[in-house]
Amino acid sequence: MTTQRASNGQTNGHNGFHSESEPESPTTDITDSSDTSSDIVNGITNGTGSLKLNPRRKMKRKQSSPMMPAFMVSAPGKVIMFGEHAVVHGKAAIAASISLRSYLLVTTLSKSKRTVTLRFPDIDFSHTWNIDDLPWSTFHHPSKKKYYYSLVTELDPELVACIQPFLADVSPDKPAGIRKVHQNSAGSFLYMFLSLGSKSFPGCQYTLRSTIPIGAGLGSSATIAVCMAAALLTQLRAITGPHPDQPADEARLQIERINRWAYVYEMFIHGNPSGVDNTVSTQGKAVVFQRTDYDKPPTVRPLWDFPELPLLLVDTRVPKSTAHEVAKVGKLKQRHPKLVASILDSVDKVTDASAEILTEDDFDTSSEDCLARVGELMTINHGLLVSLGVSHPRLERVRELVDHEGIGWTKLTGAGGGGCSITLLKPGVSRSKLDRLEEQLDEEGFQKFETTLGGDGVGVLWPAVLKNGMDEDEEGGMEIDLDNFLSAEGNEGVERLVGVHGGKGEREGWKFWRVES
Ligand SMILES: Nc1ncnc2c1ncn2[C@@H]1O[C@H](COP(=O)(O)OP(=O)(O)O)[C@@H](O)[C@H]1O
Ligand SMILES: C[C@@](O)(CCOP(=O)(O)O)CC(=O)O
Repeated sequence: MTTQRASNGQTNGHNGFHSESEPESPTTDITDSSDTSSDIVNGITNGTGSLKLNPRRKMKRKQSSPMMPAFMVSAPGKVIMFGEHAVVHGKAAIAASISLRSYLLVTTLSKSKRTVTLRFPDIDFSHTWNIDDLPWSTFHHPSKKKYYYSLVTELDPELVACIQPFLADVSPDKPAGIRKVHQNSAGSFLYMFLSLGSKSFPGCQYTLRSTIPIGAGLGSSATIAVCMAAALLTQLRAITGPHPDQPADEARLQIERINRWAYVYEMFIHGNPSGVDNTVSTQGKAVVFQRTDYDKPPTVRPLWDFPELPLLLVDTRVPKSTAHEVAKVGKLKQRHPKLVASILDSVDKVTDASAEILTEDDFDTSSEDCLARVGELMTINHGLLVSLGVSHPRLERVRELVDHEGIGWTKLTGAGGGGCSITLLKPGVSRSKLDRLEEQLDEEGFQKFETTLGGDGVGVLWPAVLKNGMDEDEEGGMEIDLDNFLSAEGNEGVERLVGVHGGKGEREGWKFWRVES
């Protein structure tokens, strides 16, 4: 496995992230994961089973830290405006965050409970492991050990193999396809938990709910990856969380750490992700993303002033697999290397041209000419994706309906093969035309999503208490506990209970890293 450290303190021209100068080994005790220390807790050696009290150890014993309060993290989904698939092959892509988000509640158990639980009710998955039984010594062997600042660019097959026994009793009664998804979720979590955590990690539960349609091209898996990475790094105190007057460099460093580990989680789910999804989900807003060398960090150019484009987001409700679509393009490239390379080059040119237009100082979202120039590029990008074989008849049907009404420009977004399309709406389209289109989409079983682009990236609610401008605020706000989080009804219930916007502007409580400058 390759571990790279960025060169000292240099800023990496394009990406807006600070190349970090990291310690050779962690300087804080939080990631000191040598299992020996935890084997001698309270002067009891665990090797012989005999109880020996060692007075020196006893005197040096650290004060036990107070239990962490429950806290939450949240990360946004994304749309890829230009460059999906090409981005896996080293070309640039433009992606923007959307207002649909995932929410993760982290609750710490009492000290005697040595278990870790994943609870993903959206996919009907829950599993608990004994922390002490997990293969810590393999993950923490000096030849394998990774730290919170490591850049991990591939999964270690030996480490992947050593967690397999811990996936064997995951969802044994579910149908094979569902079981596979559950095992994948469990595996990606365990890989990150074992890489970052230690045997002395506190028992805890991770409960996730999301308002993002699953597997629809809106980056749902990346939001989970980002939430998990942010939660674990917060528990380890490897990041402090956003705070007022935080220097932008510090915020960038923390965001970078989250993004690096989210990528590891994504690798487990997808095999060969470009990293664009987790990057835009971590950082928010919009980015031009490119990864030319998989052993190095990508270049990420933030587009802070990404225009508020009038977009219609339509879910075909055809499930797809990102891994499958990516593999399909890979195979096509193998069979027709020159031809596919030239299609990917064309996608790259389209992405370049659109980045130029979208960042023009006088780009005006109410100008038909501005929108048409972007829209035409979307149409071209879609055509190129069709030629790569990743569209689907239902995606083509959305395009047909939109084209028939003549109200905008449509392309698939994400991996394709189903999932979602985006339509850039022409300015001044009549309400009646829009209504007709929406009725037709509804009649044919498509789902329309209202979303805004370019919102905040990963955020933290610490502790899990929100102020809503309601009566309970006088007593310090409303505490989000496991029961009310689990019983919130549907997307609306989740948004109302814990949403970063709560329907009435930003709520008091959620904090976001501010990396702009
Ligand atoms: N709400 C959720 N709860 C639990 N796991 C989820 C959820 N949403 C997505 N996932 C995980 O992400 C996978 C879908 O990822 P992917 O195919 O990349 O779709 P997308 O295009 O939405 O990112 C699911 O199979 C599951 O492992
Ligand atoms: C096809 C691809 O470019 C985007 C996939 O997006 P999604 O998983 O469909 O949300 C793959 C990638 O960038 O890793």
